[in-house]
Amino acid sequence: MRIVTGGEMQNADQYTMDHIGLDGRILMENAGRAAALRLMEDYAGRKFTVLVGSGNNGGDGFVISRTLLEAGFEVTVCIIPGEDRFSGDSEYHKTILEKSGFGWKRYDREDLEKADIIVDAMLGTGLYGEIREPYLTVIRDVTDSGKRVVSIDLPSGVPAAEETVPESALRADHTIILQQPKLSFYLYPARDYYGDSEVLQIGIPKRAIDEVAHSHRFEWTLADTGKHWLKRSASSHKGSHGKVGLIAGNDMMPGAAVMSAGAAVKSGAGLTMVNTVKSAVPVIASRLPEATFYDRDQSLEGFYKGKDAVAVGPGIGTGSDSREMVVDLVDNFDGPLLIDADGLNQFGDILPLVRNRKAPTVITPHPGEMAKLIDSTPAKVNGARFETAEKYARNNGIYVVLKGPYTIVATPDGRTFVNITGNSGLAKGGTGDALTGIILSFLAHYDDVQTAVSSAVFMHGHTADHLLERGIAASSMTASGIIDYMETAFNILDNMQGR
Ligand SMILES: NC(=O)C1=CN([C@@H]2O[C@H](COP(=O)(O)OP(=O)(O)OC[C@H]3O[C@@H](n4cnc5c(N)ncnc54)[C@H](OP(=O)(O)O)[C@@H]3O)[C@@H](O)[C@H]2O)[C@@H](O)CC1
Ligand SMILES: [K+]
Repeated sequence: MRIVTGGEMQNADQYTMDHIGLDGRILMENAGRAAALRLMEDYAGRKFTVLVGSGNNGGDGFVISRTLLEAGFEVTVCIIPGEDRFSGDSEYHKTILEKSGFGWKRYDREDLEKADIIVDAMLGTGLYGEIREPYLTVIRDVTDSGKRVVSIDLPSGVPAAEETVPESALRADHTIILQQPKLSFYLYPARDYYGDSEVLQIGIPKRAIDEVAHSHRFEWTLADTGKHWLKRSASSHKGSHGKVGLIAGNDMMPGAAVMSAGAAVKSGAGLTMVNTVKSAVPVIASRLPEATFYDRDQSLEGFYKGKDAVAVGPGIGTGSDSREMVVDLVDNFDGPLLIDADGLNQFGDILPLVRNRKAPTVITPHPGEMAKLIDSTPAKVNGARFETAEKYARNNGIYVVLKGPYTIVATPDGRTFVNITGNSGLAKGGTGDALTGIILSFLAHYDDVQTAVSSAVFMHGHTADHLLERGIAASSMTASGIIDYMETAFNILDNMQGR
């Protein structure tokens, strides 16, 4: 599913009207009707106060009010600006409401008290600048009322794009997003303002969105993962499922190798060879008899030769030998290369070499590592996650997996895929190592790198979500637990119908 900015959504509305010929008034009817039907379903028998702003978001509010009133609901329709401020499609639907025999009134604080549910149709994608009066006061009143708030399209005052969220924006309990998810949905703190959310279609043709959305951002869903899922055939042998090489662990951090190699084995790699220090081998081998080992003191070429994909980084330490290995791989390994964790130390210095690679390069930084790469701070990276990942991927011709809630996969050709699985149980040591193992295994399986990486990120989060559903507390979730449970979570994809 495409993710859009407010500007792109407005351009898609305009394209639909100008080039497809579907009238904006019909789109508004569709939007208001879809939202009202959802409200009726969720809040049967409840009383509503609908807060109507001066733009088209307010126009949706007029349609919602009329639809609820026609269905017999008790609704107070409150306009926030003066009556003379309505125009265009919104004025049209205000007139339809009136001619249908229903009234509206100027907003009064007491109107909030009458309601069980407040419907926020004040500000949507047309927001610009700081929140101004009278909206500022109304938002404060709504917050103070403690009533349940359902926002239409966006919680009023929350920007659709990757921008700072004003403190005074409205915190919704539920947001009915119209047509396409907006970018801010995938960013914190904006995400917290949306509450529970869903996307309802309002009839804007896909063609209109594809024509105007130049940002090429998408959600990567279960359906996407399922569609590309590679099922093992009965006649396959270990060689046909990919030979992967993993450079991980040292004498102080054998666990990182256990996690990443364990995840590679469990996610289908045919042969997993771990390049590590001799002293770590017994520890790793005792946990993972399926892996084979390669002594780190031997030539690196002997290790990567013949591998379908190689990953480097988890627990290798930040010494000069680590850096030498990364440089050697970047320069000489001719397959997909994943660089993670300690492998990313001083990665910025070798970018000219990276840009010269013919085979794909994938990096998996968390915001702290990303900040180091671009000489910034984690806060700044998180304040511009999309921009940062996309720019770095494009400028350097690599795949950037920027970890965090809603992990972003940015491709060298300017596309972005947002992961929607996972939970706070993943915010722990070891889970990144597990992700590296899954990506590595998928890189060896799939022809398309983006599909491999996005599907791996999806399955990592999907497995953690299954654990949560099975009653494992997020605080008690471990990387080992996730790896152990992968066989069950993966089985669901193996058995998915209709792929
Ligand atoms: N046909 C369509 O296009 C369809 C559109 N749809 C719906 O329309 C929404 C977009 O509508 P939109 O573009 O009219 O903008 P919208 O969010 O209502 O706000 C504009 C108003 O807000 C005001 N305002 C702005 N910033 C402000 C601030 N900081 N503080 C205070 N006020 C501020 C601004 O005021 P002014 O410029 O006069 O100061 C203006 O009056 C979209 O989210 C979806 O819900 C659907 O129905 C489908 C069909
Ligand atoms: K709104």
